[in-house]
Amino acid sequence: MGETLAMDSTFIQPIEHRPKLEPLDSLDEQVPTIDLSISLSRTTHQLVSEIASACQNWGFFQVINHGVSHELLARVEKAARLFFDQPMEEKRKVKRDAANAMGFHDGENTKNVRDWKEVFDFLVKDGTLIPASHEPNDKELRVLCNQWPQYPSGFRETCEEYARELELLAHKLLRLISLSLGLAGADGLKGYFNDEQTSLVRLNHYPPCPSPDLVLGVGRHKDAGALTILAQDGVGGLQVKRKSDGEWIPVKPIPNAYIVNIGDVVQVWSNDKYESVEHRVVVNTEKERFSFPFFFFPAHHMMVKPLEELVNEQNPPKYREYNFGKFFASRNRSDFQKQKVENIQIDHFRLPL
Ligand SMILES: O=C(O)CCC(=O)C(=O)O
Ligand SMILES: [Fe+2]
Repeated sequence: MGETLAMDSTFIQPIEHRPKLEPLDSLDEQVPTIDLSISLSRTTHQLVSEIASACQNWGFFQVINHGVSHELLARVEKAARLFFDQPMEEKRKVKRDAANAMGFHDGENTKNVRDWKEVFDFLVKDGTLIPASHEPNDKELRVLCNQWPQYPSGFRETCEEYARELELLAHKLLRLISLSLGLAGADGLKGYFNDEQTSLVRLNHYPPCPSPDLVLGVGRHKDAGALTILAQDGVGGLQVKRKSDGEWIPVKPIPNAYIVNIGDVVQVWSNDKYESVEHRVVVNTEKERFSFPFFFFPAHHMMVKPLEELVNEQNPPKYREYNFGKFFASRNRSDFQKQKVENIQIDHFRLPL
């Protein structure tokens, strides 16, 4: 295996956030699995109602028969394995820095504790614009560009093909979620994800860890975008905070399924009908793990607020509007340097009752 992380105190979680590493109880409740195929015996109406209950009860679900090629996913996994298996010196050639947030990175913090992982990020639309800083009055934009490694060969083509396929699945899910919210037009939200969308794909590599009881692969967090669509390998480690009691529930690997979760943008659009749910990743001493999230993010200039169609006198808006690009920029800032404050949350925009 290539050179990876070395344990030190920056990875250590505060006691209250350390994982319990009990064996997985096979009778444990699971996030729902939804079959996206439509047939004579299974109508769109039935599918939409399954989506509605999964979004309300869990904020997470798995999908099968989603239309993404299994062969393509296998190619992405192989490319990721070969890339991360290289010496650090090679990976650093496409290292992310303050000027370019895309590429390889192994120093990400979630809530000020370092994650036990290495990542490779790329944009769905290369050359995406984002605000240069999180400062509200700074109107400057900067261009984010992808950087691609020389090795393994075909890495870039595989990644680009994957992004295109996942974008199609994201639109399919966005339509289903729109219908499940009772929006009049299934395509009403499509315009937020135009050619200026800030969506990105991340390749996550979680190396085996000598102290999985003290660290997390990704600390507890909520995803900032509209939806996240994640492929995980067979190792397992993702845990979701169950809404009913706050218990951490492992998401069982299902070969070729995708895990879908509601992000902060859909929580705000739906005026809290659907919530963005906390999740985290535990690691283990034996096996490295790979996962590939597709983060479906609006264009930087889009303003996010509860949808007009979903608010009325009985259900007044719970949030004031915010700019997606500035939210994104504030979140990303905390990845580069340890912040003394917790990073930005949609609660900052919550209106008093
Ligand atoms: O690796 C996983 O299972 C989840 C990763 C995750 O939550 C994230 O990157 O936002
Ligand atoms: Fe996440």
